[in-house]
Amino acid sequence: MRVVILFGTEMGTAERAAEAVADVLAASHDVAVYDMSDFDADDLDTRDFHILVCSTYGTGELPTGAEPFFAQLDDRLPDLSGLRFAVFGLGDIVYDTTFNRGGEICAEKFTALGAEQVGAHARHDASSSERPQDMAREWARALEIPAPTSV
Ligand SMILES: Cc1cc2nc3c(=O)[nH]c(=O)nc-3n(C[C@H](O)[C@H](O)[C@H](O)COP(=O)(O)O)c2cc1C
Repeated sequence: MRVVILFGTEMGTAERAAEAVADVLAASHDVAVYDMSDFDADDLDTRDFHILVCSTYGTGELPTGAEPFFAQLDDRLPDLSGLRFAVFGLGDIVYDTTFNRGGEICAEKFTALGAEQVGAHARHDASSSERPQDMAREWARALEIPAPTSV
């Protein structure tokens, strides 16, 4: 099954985490990594497994790089039934009530369009001593990519 990793970042941390996930999964899958700011919502293919790697900015908002992609989804409201996805979110616990909202917003928007979230929802904390790439690698190793659905 093709794995499409979409990252949303402001300062590049989510991109590094996305590359770490790709490194792990490339051993067993056909993997493609895209910046959400370069990805058109029309290119979502429900046959692919999607991994959304997204940080949080403002007061619990999506990073600037992710906004155009989600604005397209809000405008076009594609039917994502059958699309399965997993989320690796990034944030910082010092933001307390908005901790990791970016990844959660990604999950909420995809789910509202009919997609199904699978696996553990990861929430990296920039205040922790764990490097995002290391956590991302460990998370990817435990992720069970579903078998393709028959069409
Ligand atoms: C101005 C600013 C606002 C932020 N707001 C939040 C927030 O509301 N919630 C949160 O969990 N993290 C927040 N963060 C932390 C970032 O999401 C975190 O540092 C993340 O690792 C950055 O990833 P990136 O480099 O891919 O953008 C904020 C960081 C900055 C600099």
